Amino acid sequence: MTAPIIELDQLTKKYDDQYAVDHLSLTINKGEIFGLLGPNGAGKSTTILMMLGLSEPSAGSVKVCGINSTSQPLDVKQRVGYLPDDLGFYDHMTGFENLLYTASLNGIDRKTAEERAFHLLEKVGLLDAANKKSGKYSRGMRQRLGLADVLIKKPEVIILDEPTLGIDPEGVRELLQLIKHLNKSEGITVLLSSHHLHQVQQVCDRVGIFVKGKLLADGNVEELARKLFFEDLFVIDVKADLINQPLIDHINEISGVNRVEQISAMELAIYGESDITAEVAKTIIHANVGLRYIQKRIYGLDEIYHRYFEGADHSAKNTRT
Ligand SMILES: Nc1ncnc2c1ncn2[C@@H]1O[C@H](COP(=O)(O)OP(=O)(O)OP(=O)(O)O)[C@@H](O)[C@H]1O
Repeated sequence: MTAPIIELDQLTKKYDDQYAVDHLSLTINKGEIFGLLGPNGAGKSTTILMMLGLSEPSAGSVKVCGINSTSQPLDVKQRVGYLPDDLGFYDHMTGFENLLYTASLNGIDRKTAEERAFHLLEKVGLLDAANKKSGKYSRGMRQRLGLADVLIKKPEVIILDEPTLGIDPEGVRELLQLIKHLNKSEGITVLLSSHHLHQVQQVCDRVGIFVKGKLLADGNVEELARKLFFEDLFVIDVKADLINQPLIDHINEISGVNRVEQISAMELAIYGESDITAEVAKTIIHANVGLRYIQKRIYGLDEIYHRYFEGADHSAKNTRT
């Protein structure tokens, strides 16, 4: 059963006559890792601030854990952990002390705070650095400490704004694995804002593509590909010994094939609305033509993202839902 945990209904933020967030409706379910993906200025941070009750909507509503963020921001704050892109720590204090300080701000008693801080430092791989001053932590270590920091109050939802910014590839991999692990082991819902396509693709169950304050599409990567590339969802690349017109005609007759493009004397690209790989292979073999290579092209988030951003308005109009 899916239960909504973040609910945006026609959420809008207008600065002067410009929409930062434009009538945004979106539901994120409990236990999901949702990626809010968009370029600079798309409205991701403004949306997050409204979810946290730190910015007042011009219109529409936002609920987190069933609570209206605008009218009850403190209740939302208790249940939501927010990691901004650059969380400040007290550099003269150790990682452990910083966590205890956050715990005290959240009204957690000292004994519980110490237990949780140790447990979390272990979880994020910082136990060895627990007594090191946070000012001496690397960027990756600070982000891991940031995760421990948002988790100390046992939130139901964590919101991470560009969590991997400035971290080296190995650190990114570790941080993303950690987020995925926390999501699975603790059942925490994660909202991750990013413009790193590949990273989002690795961890998110669902992604929303956000441009100029509007959500252009949401879904898992396969669903997004289907919405965007519905005419030619499947592309099969073929290399064969003898490509002639009769063979192309045969391939064109296969149900599900939209068109066949001859790339060179031995190469074809076949566009279809269903997975026609097996039928194409059979047809070539039946025609007694040597099949050298056949491969289905998979659309990744990269293609999806660029296709949206190359012509956002055009793509939005052509999107089939
Ligand atoms: N306080 C403000 N006053 C006026 N305009 C603002 C304010 N905050 C944000 N904006 C505008 O709202 C739009 C959305 O900004 P926002 O910071 O939400 O985007 P973003 O997707 O988070 O971008 P980034 O990835 O760069 O953080 C931008 O055009 C920005 O200039």
